[in-house]
Amino acid sequence: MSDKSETVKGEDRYKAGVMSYKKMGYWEPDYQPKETDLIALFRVTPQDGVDPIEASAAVAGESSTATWTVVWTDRLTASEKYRAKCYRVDPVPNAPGSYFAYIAYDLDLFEGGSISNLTASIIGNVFGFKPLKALRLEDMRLPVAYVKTFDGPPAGIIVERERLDKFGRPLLGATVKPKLGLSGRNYGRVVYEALKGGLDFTKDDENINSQPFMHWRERFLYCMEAVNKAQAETGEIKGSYLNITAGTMEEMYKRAEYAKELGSCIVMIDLVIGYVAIQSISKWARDNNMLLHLHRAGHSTYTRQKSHGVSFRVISKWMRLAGVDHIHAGTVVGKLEGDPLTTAGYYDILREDFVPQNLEHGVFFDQPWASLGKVMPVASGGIHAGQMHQLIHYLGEDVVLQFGGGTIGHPYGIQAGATANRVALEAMIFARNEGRDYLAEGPQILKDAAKTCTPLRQALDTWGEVTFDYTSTDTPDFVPTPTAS
Ligand SMILES: O=C(COP(=O)(O)O)[C@H](O)[C@H](O)COP(=O)(O)O
Ligand SMILES: [Mg+2]
Repeated sequence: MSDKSETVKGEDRYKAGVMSYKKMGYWEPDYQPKETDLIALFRVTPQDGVDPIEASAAVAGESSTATWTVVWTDRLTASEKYRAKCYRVDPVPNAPGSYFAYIAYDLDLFEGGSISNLTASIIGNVFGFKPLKALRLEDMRLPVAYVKTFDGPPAGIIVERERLDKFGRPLLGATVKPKLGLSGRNYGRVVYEALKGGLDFTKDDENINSQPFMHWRERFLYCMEAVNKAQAETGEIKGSYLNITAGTMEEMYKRAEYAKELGSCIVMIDLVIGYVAIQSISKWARDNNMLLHLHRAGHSTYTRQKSHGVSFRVISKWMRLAGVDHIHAGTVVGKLEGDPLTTAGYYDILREDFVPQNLEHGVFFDQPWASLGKVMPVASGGIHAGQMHQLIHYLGEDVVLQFGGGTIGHPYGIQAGATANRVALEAMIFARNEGRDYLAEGPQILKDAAKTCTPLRQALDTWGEVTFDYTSTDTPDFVPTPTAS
């Protein structure tokens, strides 16, 4: 696309009145981003007739220093430095009318250690801008200097495994069902059965907080009784993510303190509590040696559609900075959105120390994490034991596999459901470690294991054929080029 700067220089730049964003200096095709710059990649869909470069320059302008008209007060600042610079605009493959705009921001535009400050600029106003039909934040390159202003996960994958004393296999969890309505005592029974049967964790659902049928203290007490009993009986460390999401920070701290007092190793929050609350609780978790689980409740309202919103790969980066130990990141095979390649990109962002550019996974930039802790992705939503080979193939080893319905809906009870999942997992890891092609042989490996494990046979009989085969919405734009035969 056009590669000429149109920036007006000298006195004319500051004449009062409206001037295009390009002319104001927000389009600088010769600009070489500095190592310390933050780079955002937007998918820009301009209104019909709007020049894509002007639209992209407008995004750069309105997400940094500009307003709709020239203001003379720019001259009181180092405005050339503070202006974000759009330096590249490419048409999106196979999407006429949409463009990838690369925008560089100087590090000084952002307060260290604050996702709120970052997002107030980058996604503050621009998504409602009239000349655009739609806008999506696809990816972001965070400079090391910026990454170093955050503490990251309170524990991280390595420390979590050490605390739990569990290595060499994915962790197993279950979301208690039904989501709403159980009394504290019945809730505790579900937790006990699931942990005793072989799971490592149970989990409060996103919408379970403190309702008339079960106040939070009741839930915490019965859950911890169940955790302690299951630990004593199995000799393993167990946990139950106690959801401390509440109406105010004060109340969340109160619930977190009580979880700690009862000896819980983990607490949980929902993404909908907001960035400030997440960062505050992360700090509390770090100070109190508590693991922090994040349910991404609400994210699909803005992450799923390709034309508008914020990609979950960006949310993953923000949450690694903000500091959570677990984050829901998709299952590929389950009931909720999760393209295999796109999901692989999220998992890399959460788990690797250096994430190279990988367009086929939707990852646009190299991202060094400078030894920031790693976040354990959580695969949850419509998964069952019959998919174990696929889950390990797509998601790897550092992941929590969470079967809610796929534990609690077992025809012979919750403990049987948990045992089926644990045996399926161990059989598959054993096959993998023996060097077998466990993806191809997966169904047979499960059938063989089921010969000596009735709960697994019952699980496979019940759900073995259940699949969720739908077209993905959020897919990468760059598909692998077929190799010539
Ligand atoms: O309750 C569940 C899953 O229950 P079940 O295991 O019974 O389907 C979780 O809220 C979803 O997994 C969230 O989705 P995501 O993990 O994609 O954010
Ligand atoms: Mg749920």
